[in-house]
Amino acid sequence: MKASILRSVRSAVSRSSSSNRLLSRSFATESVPERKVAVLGAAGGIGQPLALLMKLNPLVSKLALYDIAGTPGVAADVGHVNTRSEVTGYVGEEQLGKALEGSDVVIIPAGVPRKPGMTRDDLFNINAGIVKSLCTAIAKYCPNALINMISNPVNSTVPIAAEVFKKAGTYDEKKLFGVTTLDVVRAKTFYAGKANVPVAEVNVPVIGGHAGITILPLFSQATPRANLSDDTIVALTKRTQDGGTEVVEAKAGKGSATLSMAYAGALFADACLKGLNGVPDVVECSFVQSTITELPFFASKVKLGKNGVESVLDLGPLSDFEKEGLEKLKPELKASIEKGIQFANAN
Ligand SMILES: NC(=O)c1ccc[n+]([C@@H]2O[C@H](COP(=O)([O-])OP(=O)(O)OC[C@H]3O[C@@H](n4cnc5c(N)ncnc54)[C@H](O)[C@@H]3O)[C@@H](O)[C@H]2O)c1
Ligand SMILES: O=C(O)C[C@H](O)C(=O)O
Repeated sequence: MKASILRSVRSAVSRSSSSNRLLSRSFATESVPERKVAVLGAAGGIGQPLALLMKLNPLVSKLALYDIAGTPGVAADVGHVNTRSEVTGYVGEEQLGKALEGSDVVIIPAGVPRKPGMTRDDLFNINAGIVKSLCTAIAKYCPNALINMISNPVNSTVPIAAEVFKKAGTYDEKKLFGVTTLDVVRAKTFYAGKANVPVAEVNVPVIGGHAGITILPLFSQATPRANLSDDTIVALTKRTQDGGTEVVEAKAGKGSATLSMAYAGALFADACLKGLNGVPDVVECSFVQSTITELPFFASKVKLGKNGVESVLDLGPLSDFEKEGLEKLKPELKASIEKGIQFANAN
């Protein structure tokens, strides 16, 4: 019985494995395990398209959409899409517990986005409190869920979440993820353009954190391999690091990346669900508790399994340029992590 369930899961999952297929398949998957996904901040710029993409994911059986306002409308709208999951909207703090109960994966895009001229750290004062209160509720209502933290500054919000869970006695480092998938998505797109290779075949690990120079794409490990000049690699690295700012400036005060982030968030949540369902060899970059550098949290390739993080993979060989980038990012990343830890313990 178990083997046949696993076979069905594997075949359903492999049918939905590529990112394009994730967006287009809507077949019945009766033997795929029941999985509840909650999106907190579901009525926002990221939350709405992310809700739609999660509704298209055949691995999801229940989709809970929570926000402080606007979720009944989003849920009614997305709920009419004829795919597997049952959609429920929850609005206001008194409904947060119900939204979270029984969740396998909680995705958090709740909080304010940047405007031109701001850094992600400028969002700390508002978003740190939002993340702290949402994580307090997660510790109470779904302590075993995998957490996909999107809210910025990710370099600080992930440590805040860890401290909240530690205080509640529910912390499991295997279950807490900072979503850095958008950095990988950008690095792949920009590399494919310069290397003139099909973007669907491109792989580029991105390590470090999720802000400015803490984002370090490893183009020396990019595949398919291409003979790019040092100047091109420097420019690609800078464009990846500044990708968020490029969107913030283009939106000219109307927020930051929402559509590409929803896509990236849906890819990462799909990888988490595959891991939970026992699909082998699911590897994505993510900002997690880590011992591969001296920093307590670090983004790198992570193997996902039935309990979340199965293993944090080595960085692999770095070019001299990347080694230099790694040393340069550490002080900023360390300070952002410490800021999060201090906030969680002082408030
Ligand atoms: N990790 C990444 O790569 C990445 C990429 C893009 C954006 N972001 C971050 O994601 C966050 C959201 O961006 P957005 O463009 O969707 O913003 P948005 O303002 O459009 O949406 C945010 C939503 O959060 C909701 N919200 C606020 N407080 C809440 C609370 N206590 N509980 C539940 N919901 C709450 C708001 O009502 C709103 O609907 C920002 O912090 C942004 O910087 C991260
Ligand atoms: O840049 C931002 O503020 C949003 C996000 O972190 C991004 O990388 O697009």
